[in-house]
Amino acid sequence: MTQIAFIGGGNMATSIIGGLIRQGDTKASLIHVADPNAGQRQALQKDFGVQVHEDNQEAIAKADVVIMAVKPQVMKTVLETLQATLSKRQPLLISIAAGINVASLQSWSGCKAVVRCMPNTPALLSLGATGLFGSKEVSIDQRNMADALLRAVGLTVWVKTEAEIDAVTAVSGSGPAYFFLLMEAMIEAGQQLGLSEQTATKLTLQTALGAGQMALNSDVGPAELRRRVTSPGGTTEQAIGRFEDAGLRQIVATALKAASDRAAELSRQLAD
Ligand SMILES: NC(=O)C1=CN([C@@H]2O[C@H](COP(=O)(O)OP(=O)(O)OC[C@H]3O[C@@H](n4cnc5c(N)ncnc54)[C@H](OP(=O)(O)O)[C@@H]3O)[C@@H](O)[C@H]2O)C=CC1
Ligand SMILES: O=C(O)[C@@H]1CCC=N1
Repeated sequence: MTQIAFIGGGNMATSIIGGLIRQGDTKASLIHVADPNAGQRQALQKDFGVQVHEDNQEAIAKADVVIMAVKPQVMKTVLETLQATLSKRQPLLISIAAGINVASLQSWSGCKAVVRCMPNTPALLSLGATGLFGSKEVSIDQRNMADALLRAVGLTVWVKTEAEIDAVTAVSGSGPAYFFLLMEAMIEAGQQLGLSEQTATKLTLQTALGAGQMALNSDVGPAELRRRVTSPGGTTEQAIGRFEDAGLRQIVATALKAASDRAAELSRQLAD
């Protein structure tokens, strides 16, 4: 039975743990989570029945897989305190941190088999999207193990170069926030047009769900689906025209480039 340790039990770890438990293949008793925050530990234990620890060493004691889910800025310190145990036991180390490269993870932890991945928060509903990249020491079995873990919470995509993980971070890691921002803006605009907040919210969220499902299930791409909504001389054409006039595509490109650059900058700043 594979024992899994999470170091850091915050937002993203909670999403993945929630997805794993919901999916049902991973027993809660095999999941150990370490977090310094007592309230966070209590919530994880109550919601998912996982084993919780204040001490990171305790959490990794028997782990076959260690998932590092702390903020990038504390990763080095946390791994260095665990280095003696990790380098001796050589579990598969999976990091979900933005902008921490495989070489740093290997050097700080002493682990050779390292998977750097970038999930996103819809993992909580098993609707996540994760990009993964592994060190050359990752065995086929370990790769399959990492893939199965993240696949339990959604789609997995392995990328060929580590640099692509920064692009994955910009597209899908941070991506849910962009859609939430658009939802916020549509709800506000709907209210300005006279809808109640409740009605604007219900209509916006259901439309987001419907559009996402249609795009996923359709045999044509988003551009064609958009054209099918856009009647010549109609209402959508007016709205799309304003988006294009305001340079929405360029805004999106600039925003994603800034996210990707920040991931690369974190790698440089936080590397040895
Ligand atoms: N949020 C997201 O959408 C995504 C986040 N990520 C990555 O996931 C990682 C975690 O992000 P997120 O979950 O949002 O952040 P959170 O702050 O919610 O979670 C981090 C957790 O780690 C805890 N922690 C701090 N120090 C230690 C320590 N020494 N040992 C063990 N745990 C510790 C924190 O406790 P305390 O709060 O008390 O400090 C907190 O509960 C980041 O590296 C981020 O780049 C990746 C993809 C998406
Ligand atoms: O904003 C961040 O840095 C993290 C990584 C991707 C999503 N959240």
